Parts: sequence; structure tokens; C-alpha cells
Amino acid sequence: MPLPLKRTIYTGTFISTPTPTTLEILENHAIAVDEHGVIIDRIAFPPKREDSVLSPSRDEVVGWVERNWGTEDGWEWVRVGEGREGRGWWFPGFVDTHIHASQYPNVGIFGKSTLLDWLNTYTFPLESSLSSLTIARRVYSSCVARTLSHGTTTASYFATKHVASTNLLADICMQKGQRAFIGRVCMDNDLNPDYLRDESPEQAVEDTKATIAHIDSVDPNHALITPIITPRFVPSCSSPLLSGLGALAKESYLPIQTHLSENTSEIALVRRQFPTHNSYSHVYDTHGLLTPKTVLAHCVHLSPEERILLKERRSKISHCPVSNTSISSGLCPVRVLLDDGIDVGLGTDVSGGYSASILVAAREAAMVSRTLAALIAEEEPQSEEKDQQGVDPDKELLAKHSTSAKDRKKLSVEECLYLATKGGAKCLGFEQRVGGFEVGMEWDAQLVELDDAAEDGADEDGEEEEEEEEGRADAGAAGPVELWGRETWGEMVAKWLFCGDDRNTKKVFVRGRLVHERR
Ligand SMILES: Nc1nc2[nH]cnc2c(=O)[nH]1
Ligand SMILES: [Zn+2]
Repeated sequence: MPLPLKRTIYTGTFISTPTPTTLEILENHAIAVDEHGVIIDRIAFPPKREDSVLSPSRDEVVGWVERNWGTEDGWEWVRVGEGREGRGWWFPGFVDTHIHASQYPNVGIFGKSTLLDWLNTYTFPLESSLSSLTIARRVYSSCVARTLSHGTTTASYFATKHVASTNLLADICMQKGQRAFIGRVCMDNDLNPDYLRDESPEQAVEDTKATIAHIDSVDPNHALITPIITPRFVPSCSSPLLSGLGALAKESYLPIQTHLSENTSEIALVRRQFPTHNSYSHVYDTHGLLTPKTVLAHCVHLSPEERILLKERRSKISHCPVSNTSISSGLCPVRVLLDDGIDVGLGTDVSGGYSASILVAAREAAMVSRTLAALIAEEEPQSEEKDQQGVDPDKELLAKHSTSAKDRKKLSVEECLYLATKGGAKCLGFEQRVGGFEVGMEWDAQLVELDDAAEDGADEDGEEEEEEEEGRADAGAAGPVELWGRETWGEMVAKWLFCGDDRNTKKVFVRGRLVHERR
């Protein structure tokens, strides 16, 4: 049982993305969090004379606490690293909307495979080994600890078909304090290997209910852990199983997660399996599985009709760019999905994706959008062709080099970080509770600090100049991100997105509980 929480004041700079296009930067602020982990107040302190002091003083904090709550007794104070306020900030915890905890031992192992051979070669044999609770305990403990260290405060997990080890994953998340959606994976048809197949559709539904009952017993209000109904994907499921899970979702009001339109061979397989259906999405829809609480991973190759259907059903998409490039599934056109008004979050899709870090997923989302922008520009007609059509070649050349059309395809730093936090929370239906720093939200946050060694580099005996001339001799000791003192907040955040890693994630909190600290 976790210890009761202390009421806590957090101070320093708070950065978040309340909308996809805003980076909100609150300097010299304090946030008060109650013993239930809920934000109950926040305040901006007057700017200081010295620019470098971005946190309130002790007197200011004590004064605020006493004015509001009568006494400072019973309050803790946690701030961005002492004397280093200019290089650190609080950021909402990351939301991983799609990750296979059971595949964690395989991160980085995928060779040159694509989805269907990857499943048979690497994935199914590994998942089968999680019938052992001893193996499951090792795998799940490592996966949860690792994702927490990367700042993931919420994860939507696929486990395996095994009920006992799936329930163990829920227990481990509960014990380590990670907010999680836990899915027992359903897969009953002949396309699955004998060693990893549900006995029958009825049994698969019963086993799913067993995991739901377990989670209800350990976390009755789903304050931290929520069951999620998880058909693996259409090629793994019979029509009776899909219907059974659709009916269960309806009666239980629970969310659903699955895969959709990840790879072209998979889509061809679904067409052969369900020849009378208009599309892959239509198969889910006719089985009652496209709801506002459905999170669909990938959606790389959706048709315009499928996008309209998803928008109508208000179903969500988990964009998994690292996986899509690793197992060469394709480049997901996220800008098109967003323009259609579909809610999108980010997933690591471990171990299709080679990294358990949502920061890496956010970075790759930016890169995939830039690749798409470049490809679209190349597809434009060549100038000679246009010339024959009577278009002024000079104007055409200018248009070709105009950045506006291409740039619109690219996801900005703000958008990528929004998808990693509030966007993901919206996909999982709790953007009112996590993903930002509003009063009433829960304190799911990470403390980010850059440039570890800079403080040590500034010594008193004149060596600093020498170091500046020669550059940093100890590159790497400073952590992955070097600062030069000229960066704005926006630039520091961009450096973190593109160059940072878990060395920059110093503390992680879920519902006000410290769940990871980097020492
Ligand atoms: N990326 C990915 N796609 C899938 N489709 C069906 N199962 C899986 C899986 O485990 N990973
Ligand atoms: Zn997946």
C-alpha cells in the first residue's frame, strides 16, 4: 500500500501545451497539490530583479501557504533544482496510448521484418513465454520501471492472452504507481499459432471478464488502473469474438484498443477474411467496436471513407511513428487526420517500436511529418511539364520553393508535445484530469532539467574560459543536451524534444506520488 501523500507546493517554471499550437510558459509560479494528488491552487509570483531567479523565495511560499491554509505545517515544498531554475521546468507526464508491455524484452530486435512475419518470428514466441508468472513478473516490472523513467505517467498496455500474468501487470502498475489501461489480448482464429490462441470466442470473452473483475477488485474506482477491451486485430479474431467484445464494451462502458490499417498485407488479409465489408474499419464498426472510447493504433493507410467513419464514431488514433518506420509499415499522414478533426495521441508500440520513450515517439512524429512534406513536394509536376501547360516557369520555380505548403504538413514542436500529453489524455477520455496544470487536474508531472554538468564547469579558478575556448572536453557528462545560455524557453524545449533523453527526466509524479527519481 502506498504511503499517504503530503500536501505539496511545487515551484519554478511550468510548461505545457494546453492546445496543439500553444506552449504555455509560467515562470516563477507555484502550484499547490492536496493529499489526494489534485491541484488545488496556483499562483504567479512577482518577477525578480535578477533574471536568473525564476522560483519564488521561501518567504514568498510560506506567506502564500499561510494566507491560504492558515499554517505551513503539513506542507512539503518541491522545486526545480536549487540554483538551476533557468535550466529546468515542470512538464505534464507523458501518455503512451499504445504499448505492448509483454514485448518489452524484444525492444530493438526486428531485423528487416514487416508486420506479419515480425509477429510470427519475434512476437508470438515471446508473448507465449509470458504464460510463466516468473517471466511475466520480470518483464512487466522492467517495462513499468523503464517507462516511468522516461516520464510516462499513463500507459495503455497490451499484455497477452494469459489472464494471471495480465492481472499481474495491473498489480505491478498499481504498486509502482503508474496510471494504466490494461488489456488482456484476445486472439481466437486459426491464423494465430496453436501455442497462442484462445480456445473459443466465449472463452476469450470470459477471460477478458476475469481480468476486468481482478482490476475492479484492486482498484474499484479505476482511480489508477482501468481495464480495456483488447481484440488483437481483425486478422487474429473470428467474427463471433469481435461481436462478443463489442457487446461487452457496450454493457461495461469500458474502452477498447486494437490495431487498424497498419500494413498493406494486413489490409489485404482482412479483405479476404471479410470480403463483404467495405473496409477494415467497417469490420470493427459492424461488430460494435468503433466507439468514442476506442483507440486504434497506426491507421497508416486509411481511405477517405474510413476517415469519415472514424470521425463520425469519434474513435481515436494512436500514432506510432517509431514502429511504423522500424517495421516499415509506412508514413502515417497525421496532418490529414488532424485536419479531419480526428483525435490523435502517440504510442511507442513497443516492440514494433524500438524505444519505450514517448519523447522519442514525439521526435519521430516530427520527422515523419517532415518526410511526408518532402515527398509531397517531390510529387508536384516538374517545371517543364507545367511550361507546356502555359504556366510561367519562374513563378512555378518560386512556388516549388515556397515553404508554406510544405511547412503546413510538418508537425510543430508544440503539436508533437501536445500529442504526447494532452492529446493522448483526450484519446483515453481523461483530458480533464491529466495532461496540464489547471486547478482540479491531477498532479501527473515530470521535472525536466537540461545541461547537468554546466554548473560544475563554471569553476572559480579561471578554467572556465579555457573550457569555453576548447569546447567541452567531457561531452556526454553534461547529459545529452548542451545549453549555451542564449536559448529561450521555446528553444530549450525544442532541444529537449530533439536531443533529450531519460537523463533529463529527474522526477516523475503520478497523482502526486513520486514514482521515479533519477539519482
Ligand atoms: N505493431 C503491432 N501490430 C500488431 N498487429 C497485431 N498485433 C500486433 C502487435 O503486436 N504489434
Ligand atoms: Zn501494437
